[in-house]
Amino acid sequence: MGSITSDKPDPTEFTPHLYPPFPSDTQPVAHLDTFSLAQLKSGDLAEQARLFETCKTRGFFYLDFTNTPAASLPEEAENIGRLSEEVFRLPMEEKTKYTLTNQKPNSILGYKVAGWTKTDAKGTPDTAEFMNVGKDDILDNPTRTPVALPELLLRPENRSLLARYQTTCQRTGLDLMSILATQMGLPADIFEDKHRLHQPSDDHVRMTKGPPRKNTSMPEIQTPGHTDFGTITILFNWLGGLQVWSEPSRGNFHQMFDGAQSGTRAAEWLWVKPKAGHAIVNLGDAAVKFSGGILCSGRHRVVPAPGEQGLFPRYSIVYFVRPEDKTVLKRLTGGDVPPIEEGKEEPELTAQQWIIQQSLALRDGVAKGKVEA
Ligand SMILES: O=C(O)CCC(=O)C(=O)O
Ligand SMILES: [Fe+2]
Repeated sequence: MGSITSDKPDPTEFTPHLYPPFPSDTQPVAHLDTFSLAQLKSGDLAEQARLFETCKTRGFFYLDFTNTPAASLPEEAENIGRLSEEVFRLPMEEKTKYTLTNQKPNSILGYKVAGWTKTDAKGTPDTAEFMNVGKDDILDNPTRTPVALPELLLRPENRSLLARYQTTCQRTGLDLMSILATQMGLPADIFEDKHRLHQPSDDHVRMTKGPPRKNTSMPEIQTPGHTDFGTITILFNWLGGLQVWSEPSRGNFHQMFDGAQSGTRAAEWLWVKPKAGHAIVNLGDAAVKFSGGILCSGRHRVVPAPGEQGLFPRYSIVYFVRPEDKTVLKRLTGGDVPPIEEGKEEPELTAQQWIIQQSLALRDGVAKGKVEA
């Protein structure tokens, strides 16, 4: 039904104010630390050290943006959530005009139909739809290879919402990386020239939608287990369904399957409870590589939300801060970053090559990628 003042359909699915709470009997739940961006940026050394500890041991945390230039991000994420409902409601013929692989060779930008990704060796398809909206297209960066976007996203009010959101998330991600750089004894600005806003990169806002739970026993996999490919990710979700692997990853990038063991017998999937007004922030593979494994990335996956929450379709809005396409992904020199062992060599892959390799491996459910960490 249209409203009187706008031709937008009323939202019917993305309704965070109507969701039941995360069920209190759902176990096991991950304990994630919470940080205030304002406190971190005020130069509170104890908080900065606590952030570093979290990023060395788990690589996932909640972030509060109150009293910072990013204070409106939670509200803007909801606005993008509403917009994503409209995007996913477009007819399939329209959405598939923007299919990722049709856009530019091996691109992960554009529309991903549910089922494109294989979640296990048997080829079980994933159930989530994505619309990956590249920063370079929204910000009209001159050096990009253009990727077409639905007209809906190019309307001035939507485009400026996305541009504001992308710019703020990218800046916030780099502010956090600057704190981590200092903690590692590196110059505070060491990540800046590898992540320039107006240089081509695979940074994007991902709109995701997964269907309600169909059965209570076996979870349908919305997004299979993975580590994010880039530097740092800022995620908003409103329903449970995100799970983190209890053991963080420090370079074991070729374990792609759900439930794949990374060493310890007791490792398991832990539910991540959404926290109102907070983002969930996690480090990705590039942060692990730049830091020579000091920082870790959390392996995670998405299944339908638990309990009553599982009756709702699940939306999330993700921003991936990624290195510029041409950046070579290898450990930095200096500070506490351990030098490469004598006689060993690190592969000289650019961020662009790495992301293509990893996303194709994830699509195909390839348990052992060809890339060594
Ligand atoms: O939807 C979520 O909560 C997480 C999504 C995610 O991990 C991803 O898109 O990389
Ligand atoms: Fe992810």
